[in-house]
Amino acid sequence: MQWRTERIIFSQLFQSSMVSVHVPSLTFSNGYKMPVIGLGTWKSKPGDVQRAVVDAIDAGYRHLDCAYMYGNESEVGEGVKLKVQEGVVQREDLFITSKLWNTFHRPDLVVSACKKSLSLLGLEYVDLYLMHWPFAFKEDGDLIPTDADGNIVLSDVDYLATWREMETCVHLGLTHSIGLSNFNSQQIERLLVSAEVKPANLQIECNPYLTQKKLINFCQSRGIEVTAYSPMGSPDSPYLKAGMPRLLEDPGLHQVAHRVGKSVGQVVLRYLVQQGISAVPKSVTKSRIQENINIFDFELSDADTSYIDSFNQNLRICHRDHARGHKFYPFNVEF
Ligand SMILES: NC(=O)C1=CN([C@@H]2O[C@H](COP(=O)(O)OP(=O)(O)OC[C@H]3O[C@@H](n4cnc5c(N)ncnc54)[C@H](OP(=O)(O)O)[C@@H]3O)[C@@H](O)[C@H]2O)C=CC1
Ligand SMILES: O=C1CO[C@H](CO)[C@@H](O)[C@@H]1O
Repeated sequence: MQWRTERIIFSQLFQSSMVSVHVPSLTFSNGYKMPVIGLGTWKSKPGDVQRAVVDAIDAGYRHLDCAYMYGNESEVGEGVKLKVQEGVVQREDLFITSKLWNTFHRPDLVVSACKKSLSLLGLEYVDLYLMHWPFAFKEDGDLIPTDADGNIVLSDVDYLATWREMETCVHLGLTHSIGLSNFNSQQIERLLVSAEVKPANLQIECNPYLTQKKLINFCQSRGIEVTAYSPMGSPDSPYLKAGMPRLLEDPGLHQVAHRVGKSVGQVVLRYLVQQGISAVPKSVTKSRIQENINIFDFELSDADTSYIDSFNQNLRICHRDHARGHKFYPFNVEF
């Protein structure tokens, strides 16, 4: 018992000594703050993600990016619970995001979907609840409902009706803030006209191969903070096709990384946060989890930033082509 207590005390001392990194935050228009680096959890196997969350919190992460669709929210919640029980963090130190999946857009399903994620995560509230996509899928069935020919079965629920129930989630105290993911500027503009609670955040695919300058400027001009998903180019994505360029292998990024004495991943993340946006790199590897948050001891020069800007090729990996025919498919317009 004594050994166990000593071991816990030692581990807490060791952990707190590891948290030397100060992570800046973005402030939402409603006053809540989101740390600019968060841990992504898509594709993190349930058996790996609890350890990844523990390693991330030990490394100084206070922001976790989750979604019902990722099928691992209960294991993420286990990791959080462990660190809270150990006294390393308190719930209110953490910024936790979840997302409403496409099969729950029908207004009567939204609040219960949010409560389901809360129950899986073991939380009383999330900090941010995002509408994962603007288009909806057939309700109440598989997360990816398909017909006999293997085509996705879509639903025509309007995201404005869904948003009203996202607002209810705020009023019920289930989430501090609500936001959007994978929406284009026209869809956001349409939503802003009638929204009673404004979207605090837009989460979009963003990295040096898909710089999203116009959409970022659009959001920032309307007081919406932006989060970059797939910042590393999602090298483990099922949607990455043979022949597509691999961001982390880019020779120009290697050149900058070599010159500034950082890894390519760190350069990419620094490039993103220097634009006033946040990023949610996914990793289940302890050394990379640590690496990805240690980006606050160097700066990229304007020349480096412009050089990296020039790598843009509007390369979208997470384009969800199967919904291209939906009236709310977001990627048929420039931004
Ligand atoms: N809103 C949305 O629609 C979407 C949201 N997301 C969110 O964004 C997160 C991140 O995006 P994701 O698509 O997962 O991809 P990322 O761009 O974060 O890439 C993840 C991959 O990069 C590897 N990696 C991480 N850090 C490094 C590093 N420093 N050096 C080398 N390799 C590294 C990881 O390996 P390993 O794990 O083996 O260490 C993993 O294979 C998701 O996990 C999810 O939370 C993602 C897609 C869509
Ligand atoms: O976050 C994401 C990753 O997983 C989902 C399902 O494959 C994507 O659609 C989504 O945008």
